[in-house]
Amino acid sequence: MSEIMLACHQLRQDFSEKEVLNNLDFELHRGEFLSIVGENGVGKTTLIRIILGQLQPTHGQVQFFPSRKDLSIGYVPQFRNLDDEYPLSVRNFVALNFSGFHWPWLSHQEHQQLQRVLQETDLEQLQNEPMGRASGGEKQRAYLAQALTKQPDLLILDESTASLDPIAKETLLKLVRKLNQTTQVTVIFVTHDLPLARAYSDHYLLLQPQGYEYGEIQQLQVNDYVGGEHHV
Ligand SMILES: Nc1ncnc2c1ncn2[C@@H]1O[C@H](COP(=O)(O)OP(=O)(O)OP(=O)(O)O)[C@@H](O)[C@H]1O
Repeated sequence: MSEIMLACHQLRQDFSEKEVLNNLDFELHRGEFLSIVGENGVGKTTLIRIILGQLQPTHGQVQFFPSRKDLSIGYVPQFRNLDDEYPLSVRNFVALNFSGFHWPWLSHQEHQQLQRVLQETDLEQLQNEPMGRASGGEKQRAYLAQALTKQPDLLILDESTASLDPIAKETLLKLVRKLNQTTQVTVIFVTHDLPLARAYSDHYLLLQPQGYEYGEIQQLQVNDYVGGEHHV
């Protein structure tokens, strides 16, 4: 097994009305593709916020190897549509993730990096089209491309395929899996879509109201999961 990228030790989060994560212990290895699943409200987003350092857990800790400051994390949010009249081209939208201060003047290195991520996300042909007119799947690939501009070691897809049509979901996940296999970027995919998780992940972390399960993706049983939008 490859080296550990992060380890969660005895994580628990208490909110006024609720306790989530139930002393969660798990390790994420470099190059792994992990799906985090579980019904609404079990703490998936809370866990991601803790990993991103936005939330200090009530109990336990996340340890990064070699350290958090040596780790670049890319984040792809849930799909949100943009106005049809959104003025930026796909290319300039992706470029927003470079140092905003100098935009639109990119360094030579940033230009090369931008071309690379547009190619990796199959957006090269569309780069001069207005972002507002792109399809849902193309827009979401542009969000993925933004996250890739920072050459992340860890890519977090936070329900990024929700509200995409089945073909766009598959296209996005195929791309991410290909990147995972070719560049060894580690992936955390938060989803309610079990068939998609099964098709593309190595491991799963199932959060439940009273506990959790971690295992190889083939071991994920649909009966274990009482979820919102899942389908098989
Ligand atoms: N800042 C907060 N203050 C109080 N309660 C919170 C806060 N953040 C989350 N919660 C509660 O903690 C629980 C877990 O929330 P979280 O968003 O992590 O769940 P989730 O598994 O991501 O759900 P979903 O699948 O609906 O996105 C929920 O009951 C939520 O209302």
